[in-house]
Amino acid sequence: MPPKKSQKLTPFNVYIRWRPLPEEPGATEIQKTQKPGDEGHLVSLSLPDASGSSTGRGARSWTSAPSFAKVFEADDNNRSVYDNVVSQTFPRIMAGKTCNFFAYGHTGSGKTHTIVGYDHEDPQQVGLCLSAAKELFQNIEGLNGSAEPDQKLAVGLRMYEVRKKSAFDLLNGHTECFVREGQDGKVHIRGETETLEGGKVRVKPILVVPCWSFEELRTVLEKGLDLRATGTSTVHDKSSRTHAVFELEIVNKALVEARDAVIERQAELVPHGKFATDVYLEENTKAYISNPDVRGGYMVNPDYTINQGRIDAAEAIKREYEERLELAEAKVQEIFATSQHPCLGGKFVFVDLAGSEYYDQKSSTSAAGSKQTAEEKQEGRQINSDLFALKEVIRARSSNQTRIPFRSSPLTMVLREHFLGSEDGFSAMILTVSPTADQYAATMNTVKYGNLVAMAGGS
Ligand SMILES: Nc1ncnc2c1ncn2[C@@H]1O[C@H](COP(=O)(O)OP(=O)(O)OP(=O)(O)O)[C@@H](O)[C@H]1O
Repeated sequence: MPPKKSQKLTPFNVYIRWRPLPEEPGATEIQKTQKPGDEGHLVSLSLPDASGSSTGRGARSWTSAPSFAKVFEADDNNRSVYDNVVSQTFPRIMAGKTCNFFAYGHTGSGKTHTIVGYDHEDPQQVGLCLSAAKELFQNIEGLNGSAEPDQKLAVGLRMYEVRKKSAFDLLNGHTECFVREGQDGKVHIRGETETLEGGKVRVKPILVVPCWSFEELRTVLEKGLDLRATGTSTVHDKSSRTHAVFELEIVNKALVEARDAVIERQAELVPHGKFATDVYLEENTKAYISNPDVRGGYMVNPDYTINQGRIDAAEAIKREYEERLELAEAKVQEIFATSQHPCLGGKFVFVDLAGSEYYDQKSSTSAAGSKQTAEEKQEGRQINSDLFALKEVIRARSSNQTRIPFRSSPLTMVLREHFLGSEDGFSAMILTVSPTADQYAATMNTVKYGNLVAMAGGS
């Protein structure tokens, strides 16, 4: 069903999705109502007291601001969520923009069901990420008809989990990668340093797997998903403690090769950069000698003259390799500038955020309770600070602040390029919530966070 005309589309929309009541004996439902308004939908939640009274002393209730773009009920399937939330963003993707979609909710509330789905055969139940991939392939197949082989479009898939301060590459054996800001001001997610022949040093970024058909992408994605679950008996507990990121980018062979060349040129530069620094330090170490009687404790060595020629020669070689890297980077830019398809680089980013049970807006401790181990508590604090940072980034962007606090957490650092790429794009958060009475606190926690995000996002 296409979205209704009245549905608003602001730069950051927040949706609510109720999951069905689990078929457990004795499961009771909270009372919930929603009211559409000009500014958005408001929701009211209430939990009657033990006597069943909604007004008694033990009863609880809360009403949100009119901040939600739409509320999906338990009988709305994944197709309906896709049609209303994701499909409308295709013109932006096909114009080369980035659109971000976050799912946030308590463990078991339906985040993974929404983002990837558990039934990949049923078009009504397949998750948003695979539905988007399918529609992407339908769009690019038409454009590929007469294109030159290296201009043919494909979908590049990257998927990784962010846990504490690291990212784990789901398309590369769950390799641990580090999230760092480079000298170029960009955020890089790279694995361990590999030393290659000739002293070359390579740090591989998170893998992008170019897929040339929907079936290929689905197979690659499913293999990656298997890694998410490996080695844990309590998959839900574990998956709830990570943020899983799925990126689908429109690429072509020329772009993939040009980006690989940048990695290769970076690897070549490392030993020459190191050699130039070593030569400079060596010459300067010889040129000064220790003397405790002079100010600063060092004086010029009268027996040594700095070999400036040696320093300059090492610097010249380093500069040569820097220029090779600059050329490789310029090639990537040129591919975008000369592409016959403006959709090149268009990107969907789907994020299955860590469980809302970890977020406690009032304290720096986790809301998941005292049963946690010390490690889990530490993870909980990190998740809490990630989610707080995400809200602050959304707030800063929507109020056009010049300084956006991306550096506040590893999650916002990895999302930086996507947020920056989504100028003229679109971002949305889907709050997945359970109607069961014993999940009332968790549901409230999720909806309150989403309410803050919606208000911060200006929707
Ligand atoms: N809207 C829904 N419709 C039908 N089934 C749902 C829905 N939401 C969740 N479920 C079912 O509930 C179960 C738990 O959902 P899911 O694994 O998506 O939760 P989650 O929020 O990702 O949990 P975790 O954070 O622990 O990974 C799954 O079996 C899923 O199919």
